[in-house]
Amino acid sequence: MPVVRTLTRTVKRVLQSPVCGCQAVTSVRFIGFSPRQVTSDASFHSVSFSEADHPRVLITGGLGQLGVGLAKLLRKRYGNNNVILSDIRKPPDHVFHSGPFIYSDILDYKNLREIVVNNRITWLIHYSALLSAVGEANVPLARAVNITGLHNILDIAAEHGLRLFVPSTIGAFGPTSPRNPTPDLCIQRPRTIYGVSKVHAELMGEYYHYRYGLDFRCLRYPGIISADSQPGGGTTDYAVQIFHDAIKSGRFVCNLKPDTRLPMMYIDDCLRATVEVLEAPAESLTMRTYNINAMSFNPEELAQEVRKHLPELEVAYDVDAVRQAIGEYMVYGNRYNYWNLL
Ligand SMILES: NC(=O)c1ccc[n+]([C@@H]2O[C@H](COP(=O)([O-])OP(=O)(O)OC[C@H]3O[C@@H](n4cnc5c(N)ncnc54)[C@H](O)[C@@H]3O)[C@@H](O)[C@H]2O)c1
Ligand SMILES: C[C@@H](O)[C@H](N)C(=O)O
Repeated sequence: MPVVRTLTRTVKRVLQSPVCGCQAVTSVRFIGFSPRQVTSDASFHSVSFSEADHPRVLITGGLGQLGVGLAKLLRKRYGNNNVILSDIRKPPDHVFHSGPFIYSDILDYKNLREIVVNNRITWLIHYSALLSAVGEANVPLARAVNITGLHNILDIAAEHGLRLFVPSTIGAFGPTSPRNPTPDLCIQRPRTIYGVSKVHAELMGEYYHYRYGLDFRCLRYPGIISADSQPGGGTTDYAVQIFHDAIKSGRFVCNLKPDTRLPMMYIDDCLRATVEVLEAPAESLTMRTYNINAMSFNPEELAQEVRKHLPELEVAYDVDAVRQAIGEYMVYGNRYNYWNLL
């Protein structure tokens, strides 16, 4: 899977986005993307869809960090009206006016079924979830959304013959997962409700594939770094917040220890990998769930990189015990996996 793997390049890409708008950054033409490191706006290889055979896509939990960007990318490929964003929150104006948006609570099976039937949905991208830190803060809700909600999604997808993409996470590994490198198929004993629910999703999707022929596809995302969308309560959120705080106040308080090394990926690469897996011919998939990788770094290294552009940045550490504990598990599972695999 082609991905950008250097921290340096990622920091430049975030700081050059219109939202961050940092002036101190090298001009884009000096960055030197390789031909395979395209942005999310580019039209990359694989299947091309005519007006007649394009998929009809529903994205659940679409107002989170990843959904709006994915919708934008898919709408360019399949047409604006063929990609419906959904969530239980009220969309901001720019999202509401950019394409179809619909209310959908994944805990409401009948509502979900109605949306799928009325809109002739063929592909379902299931982004609704409570992430690792907010999940630990509300285990009953995380269990409901991440497990009961997933059951609704699986049943709807199987019943209506949908292609189903559900992302998993580095949080689906645990302290006993093998490393150096961590294979796609290995011991997974996470100790968070988020991780447990994602292992459950991986296994249920695989089971539905073999039992009912469900076209289930899954990637284990690392922590995702974006400029124009906010993360929703994960352990890797600091790696987004640091950019905003660096630009706004020049001061950042990190809730992880300076040496907490975690696997990360820039959002464009994550979304492109997602589309490539979604569009891959069924016969090319040898498994239902794959790891994807880009780079690993710790807060201290990220701060040093940001300081190359914003030298005045001050970083303090006020460690959050829950996030630190979750981060340690993600580290154990993945410390060596995400380096130099490309
Ligand atoms: N962002 C990352 O770093 C990352 C990394 C690994 C995996 N993932 C996975 O990717 C997916 C998307 O991540 P994200 O960062 O956009 O998440 P997010 O937390 O930013 O957004 C999740 C969305 O789910 C919605 N939601 C909550 N309860 C719902 C319900 N009952 N019905 C419908 N929607 C509901 C929320 O309103 C929210 O908009 C998630 O499944 C997440 O586990 C994300
Ligand atoms: C890693 C990923 O699943 C999410 N960003 C989290 O930290 O919970």
